Amino acid sequence: MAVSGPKSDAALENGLADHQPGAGSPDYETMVGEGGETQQRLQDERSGDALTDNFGHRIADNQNSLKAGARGPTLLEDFVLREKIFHFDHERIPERIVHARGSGAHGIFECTKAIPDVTKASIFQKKGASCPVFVRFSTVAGGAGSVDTPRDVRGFAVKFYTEAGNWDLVGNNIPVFFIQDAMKFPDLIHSVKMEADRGYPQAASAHDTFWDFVSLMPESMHMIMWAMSDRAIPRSLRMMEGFGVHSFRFINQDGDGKFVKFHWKPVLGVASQVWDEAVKTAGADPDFHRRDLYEAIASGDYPAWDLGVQIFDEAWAAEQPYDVLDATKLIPEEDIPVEIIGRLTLNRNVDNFFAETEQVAFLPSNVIPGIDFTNDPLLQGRLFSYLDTQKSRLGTTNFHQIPINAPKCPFHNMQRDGLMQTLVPKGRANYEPNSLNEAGEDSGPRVAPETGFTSFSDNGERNDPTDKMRIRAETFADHYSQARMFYLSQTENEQAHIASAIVFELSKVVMPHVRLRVLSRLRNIDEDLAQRVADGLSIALPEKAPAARDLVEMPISDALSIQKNAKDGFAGRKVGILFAEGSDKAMVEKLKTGVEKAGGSVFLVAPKIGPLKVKGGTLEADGKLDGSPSVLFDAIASVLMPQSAEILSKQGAAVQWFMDAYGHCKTIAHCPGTQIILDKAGVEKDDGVIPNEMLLDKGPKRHWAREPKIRDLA
Ligand code: HEM
Repeated sequence: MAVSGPKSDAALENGLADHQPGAGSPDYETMVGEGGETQQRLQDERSGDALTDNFGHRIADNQNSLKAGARGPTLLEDFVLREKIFHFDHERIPERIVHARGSGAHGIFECTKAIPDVTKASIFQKKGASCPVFVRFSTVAGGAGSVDTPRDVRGFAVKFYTEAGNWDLVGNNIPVFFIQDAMKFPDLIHSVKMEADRGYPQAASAHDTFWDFVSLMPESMHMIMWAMSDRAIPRSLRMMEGFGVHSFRFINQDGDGKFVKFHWKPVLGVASQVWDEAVKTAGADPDFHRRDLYEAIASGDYPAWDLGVQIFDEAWAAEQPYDVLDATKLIPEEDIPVEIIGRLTLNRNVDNFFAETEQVAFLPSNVIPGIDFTNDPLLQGRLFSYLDTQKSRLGTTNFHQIPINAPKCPFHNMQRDGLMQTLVPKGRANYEPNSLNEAGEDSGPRVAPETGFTSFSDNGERNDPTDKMRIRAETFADHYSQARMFYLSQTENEQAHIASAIVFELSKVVMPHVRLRVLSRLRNIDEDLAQRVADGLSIALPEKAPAARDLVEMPISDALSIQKNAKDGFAGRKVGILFAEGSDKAMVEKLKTGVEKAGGSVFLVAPKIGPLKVKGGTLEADGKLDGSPSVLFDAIASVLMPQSAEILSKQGAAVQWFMDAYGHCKTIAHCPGTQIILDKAGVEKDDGVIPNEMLLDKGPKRHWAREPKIRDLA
């Protein structure tokens, strides 16, 4: 027999299931040892779940190492201690070179519209067809222990376990990328990660080397517009779009190819934080996004995205003022509408973060028949990089056998051995061709020319594969038209956020010539934007940078703005309600029930965490005021008696609670008693500062009209 892959879980098939930690909760008694240490011992050693070492030997004492006398030296023969420390010493593996910090979840993908005319991919043949998926969201620049809310691109990687093998759609929450050719990826990442000599800043693009590099790379200007926009500070992983970025290829039964761009559209809509809020959230809850995702799934509020596709052919592509093989360009939805063909629902948290989220290995080269690559030179480089890096990170070419990476369909081949081989291939057929069957032996698997993967031939299209050259196609040379389209498609408020973000980042850049070079590039995108940034830094505008191509004025695309497409309503939103001693319990409960009925969640905040006496009984908070700042909520409400409000008005945490919510343009619902704190916090009446009774009508939306009054945006 050749190697036979696990149907579901390799560990289970190898009989490890009975030895999984946490298999049962045994009855135990708690005792105190000689040295006062806690000893938890099985009550019934014959039937209980006994603690063992990794080779199955039962352990009698998990508190004390073996010593020569009670106060004597520890003995080398203590194999229990040695194994435990040895395993611990080697628990860490290299973190991902990029996208090190991530959060994952299991789910299901269902085809909602069959498209057999354009692709033979098995998952798109029948409406209702489904397959399990694993998704990992990530930040790019920070290390695994960094925070969730820096200004950064977010990874959006989906592994579909289809019946035709794994398909990995390894995308981002931004539809374009910084560079056009894989040759530049190591330089890009070196420049954005912490600087080589000093080891900082962590998880931040606001520093010299990043801006030095991108300002020398005019092709990155479109992506810079996105990275400086609110897209790079998402409110929640559940409220981000996802994009495959590259043009891929769909192939149908007849072998005809069409281009395809993949989109994920969140059912909750797209929403972002404001910069000051994101910075404060990093301190208040470094796991803000991870926790939000985990809690939503744990409570049955399953996040969902629609899978959309833009399908087009070579003739259409040839007419566009940009090259569809250029990953710094998007295709406006107004030109090729996004057609929805499926739904992804995340419905199960991981059981073990390391085994699943950390060990999952995505490979853009994992495609199934019906889906193929294009000549996008960035994609082509990625096809090599991910397979290569997994060997370095997971340590073995057998990383595909780790349960989270193994396909759920059978896999058979003649590959053998290697570090950590956990399968036990039988027989002699580890080569092909062979005729072992003629001697009555199993001769192993053979190729399937009809249903097997065949690559689409690009011949006859706009490239000439016969000439080898290191060259960037002329059709990649327009670096500014789409950057301008993106900027002009934003609302006034969103444009101000972009300008302010660039001012902030450049204020952290200490090399003056880099700031000037960025400004000279911005002039090619929009003169007004360049002037705003120059004014924000108080420097004179330099000359415009030369551009390789004349600008093509592209129509505004409303689909590119978050604010123009914002979803109102409470679904997926969290409301913080502040109460204190003496508060009206009925009012708190009315607000809570109303928000929950409307699909939102509520977090009760009070100065103390234990039960407080309130009008109508007692009430317990979910969080203490100084540990639950308002950045953690989408809207706030307060139910306070004047006496409590007066006491709180003298406390920084309470005043800051309202000041931040106001500054972050959130809805503030309050009772008359709260007025004294609102005055202290400088909260002025406006459309979003309302009596508690209006909270359900107004909802948790942001009140952007407030922003120019409270913040000096660039
Ligand atoms: C030539 C360009 C690129 C190269 C060489 C590259 C390389 C890498 C590498 C080495 C990793 C770490 C993988 C691991 O250790 O598991 C990674 C992760 C990732 N990359 Fe790229 N990348 C490139 C461009 C892109 C682009 C354009 C996108 C988006 C379309 C992207 C999305 C991701 C995502 C989402 C992850 C995280 C996967 C996970 O969650 O485990 N990368 N990339």
